[in-house]
Amino acid sequence: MVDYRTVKSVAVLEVNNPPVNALSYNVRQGLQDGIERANKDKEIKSIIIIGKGRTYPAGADISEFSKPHKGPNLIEVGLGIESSRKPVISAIHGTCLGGGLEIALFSHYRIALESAKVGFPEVALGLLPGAHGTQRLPRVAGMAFAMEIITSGRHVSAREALQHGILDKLVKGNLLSESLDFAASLPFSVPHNRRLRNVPAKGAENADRIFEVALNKVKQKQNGFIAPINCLKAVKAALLPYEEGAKIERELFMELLTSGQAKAQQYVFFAERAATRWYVSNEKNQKKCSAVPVKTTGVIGAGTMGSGIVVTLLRAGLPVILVEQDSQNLERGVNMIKGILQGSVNLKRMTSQQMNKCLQQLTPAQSLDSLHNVDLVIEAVFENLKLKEEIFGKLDEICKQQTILCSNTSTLDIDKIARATKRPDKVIGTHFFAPAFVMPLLENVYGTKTSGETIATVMNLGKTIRKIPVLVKTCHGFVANRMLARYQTEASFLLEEGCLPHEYDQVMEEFGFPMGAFKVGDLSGLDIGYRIRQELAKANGYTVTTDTRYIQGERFSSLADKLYELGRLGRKTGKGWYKYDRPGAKEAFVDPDVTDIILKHCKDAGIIRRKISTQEIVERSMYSSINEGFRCLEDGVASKPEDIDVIWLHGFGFPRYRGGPMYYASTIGLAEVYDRICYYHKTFPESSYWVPSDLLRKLATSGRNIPMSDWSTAATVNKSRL
Ligand SMILES: CC/C=C\CC(=O)SCCNC(=O)CCNC(=O)[C@H](O)C(C)(C)COP(=O)(O)OP(=O)(O)OC[C@H]1O[C@@H](n2cnc3c(N)ncnc32)[C@H](O)[C@@H]1OP(=O)(O)O
Repeated sequence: MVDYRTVKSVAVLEVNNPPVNALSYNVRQGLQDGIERANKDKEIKSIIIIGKGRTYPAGADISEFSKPHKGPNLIEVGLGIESSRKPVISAIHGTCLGGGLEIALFSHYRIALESAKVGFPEVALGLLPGAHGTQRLPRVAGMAFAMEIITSGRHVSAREALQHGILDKLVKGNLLSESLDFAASLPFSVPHNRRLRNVPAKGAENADRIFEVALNKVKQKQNGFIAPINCLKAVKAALLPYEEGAKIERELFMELLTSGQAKAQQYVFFAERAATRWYVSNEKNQKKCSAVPVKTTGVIGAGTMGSGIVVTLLRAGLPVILVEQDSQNLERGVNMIKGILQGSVNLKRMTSQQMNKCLQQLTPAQSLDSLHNVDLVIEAVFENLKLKEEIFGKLDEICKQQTILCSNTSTLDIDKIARATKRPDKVIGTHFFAPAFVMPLLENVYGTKTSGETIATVMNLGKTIRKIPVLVKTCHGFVANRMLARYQTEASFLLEEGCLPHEYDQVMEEFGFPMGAFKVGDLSGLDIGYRIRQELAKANGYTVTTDTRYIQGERFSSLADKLYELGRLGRKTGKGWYKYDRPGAKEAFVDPDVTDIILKHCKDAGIIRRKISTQEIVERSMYSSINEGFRCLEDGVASKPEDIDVIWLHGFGFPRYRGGPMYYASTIGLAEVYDRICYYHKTFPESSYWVPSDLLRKLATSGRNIPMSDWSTAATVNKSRL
């Protein structure tokens, strides 16, 4: 894991632990042994630590955090490096992160390729840099920079790291030979100030103010997370004598390590990577199927969704033909695209040149015929099956044989859309989340006949356009909206039973969602839900009015429709579940008119309102969704719980520190979740979604704590084997 070799009077310790040279037990042991050996060897004058392959160590081995500790810890290894009598140089390329950067900061010198990046991403894992990183970074880069880097976890370019004193030298070309030359230029002994423990933290004079500013920022941007706060406290402790600061860092680190948040965030790290791996059958899976290249694209529909998708494709360097029949709508769409890109320029996320390059790749058009030669088309028109079938039928005629046809439908059956073509193997759902140029999730939806090649292509496209692609099977609403429907329905029933919109939203925001369901409703527009309900009614042969209380025997709340009919469409009309200063304003205010509407609605329906506890709000919102999540696993619509969690994290802003709804259920305990679902089923028999999922029942009553990795297989085995 660490290869030891000598080049003249230099010992080279090369870390060899692919893919990212994580600091696993064997690596730590190898580094410790290598430093000792080099110090004992009279011929050796200096030591270089370098990574083999793509990177310098990118941090501790995250998979070891949940296992019993083995071998020297990172601090012991680091202290061994620092106390080495012979100069130690870290030679950095790739991503020098977390424990990797700590090893570099224990080293006496740091030299890097210009393309390298450094950073402390521990905060994303619910941790802090616990091998003295919080004590050492402020000593080279100052309190303010250290606080910013450690709480944001951002990767810093080598050039910026050099400016802040984290690196001593940037080099081009061959890193090892440059490092050997650098080593040859050093004195034989280690100067006092090259051991960072001997150097005071920079910026001590303003530390209190820097801390307060950073704390306020963290509370605003990372509300609910414990790690960033402990990160700040640990950095502040760097003002104390080294040993005292390190002791405080240890205490704060241990507090995080054993917290539920860190475990959840580490689960998310692996879940996000697992979600990009897909398996449908022995023939259709990631290992066997290859993507076809996508060099040209088309988008149909220049509304908000279509325009957002266009921006996403353009930003990834893909040329796009945007088709919209109506010239005014087309012009509006193109202006929206320009506006979004200009916004990115204003926020310094891209340069004007990059924006112009994107716009050069955009071809507005009014006819589907212009799509005859593109590799992939994404349809993003109004959610209407007939319309989509018509478009796909035409595309099938117009587009070249190899073109992949994608629909951005959020609910409709992909098989039905595919049947409108003679190429069902090339039809797939690519469900973006609004706003499409911001939300990271891409829910890819395969139909019965979708080929493995088509799946591989859109999963690959997801990565190309910097989204997190998750694959699910077609059904009404797929995974995201099928589960969300439960969540939203329960929210509307809770309003009827006793909550007000702001009371509900406050509870769910305290749970960790960035916005409660009613604020989200106002943001998306109440007309969207209204139209979906009307379409569903039409498709299923019933009618919905503001007096409807039951649909086909199921409880229904018409409150949202009442607001719609009053012209309260949300933010865009300045009135929805809340009121706003003006149409389009963001700040929501409680509206007594809405309270009156709700109270009248309840009175007319003979509903006696009651006080609803926080626990009930959270349970009914989350457990109804979780029950549906287990049904998705049971039906094979979702292939693993991680996929569901990633969908909620990146599609709906589920709090990362709770892992996702399925992980959250595992932390509560499936037996407890199942019991409560049974209770709500008994209490609300007129909502059939409270019938407990068979899979959940099996798992919860098995008498064993079945790990999440076995939940999907449990869906197909009988209870006696659980
Ligand atoms: C006392 C405590 C001391 C220290 C604390 C720490 O050091 S915590 C760890 C800090 N480091 C990180 O958080 C880095 C995590 N990794 C990344 O951000 C990315 O992997 C990286 C290095 C930027 C590379 O990204 P890329 O997109 O190229 O690869 P990918 O993320 O798909 O990773 C490839 C496979 O490597 C696995 N992996 C990555 N980092 C680690 C790690 N630190 N520990 C264990 N495993 C790691 C990752 O899961 C991928 O595996 P695969 O099986 O292929 O999905």
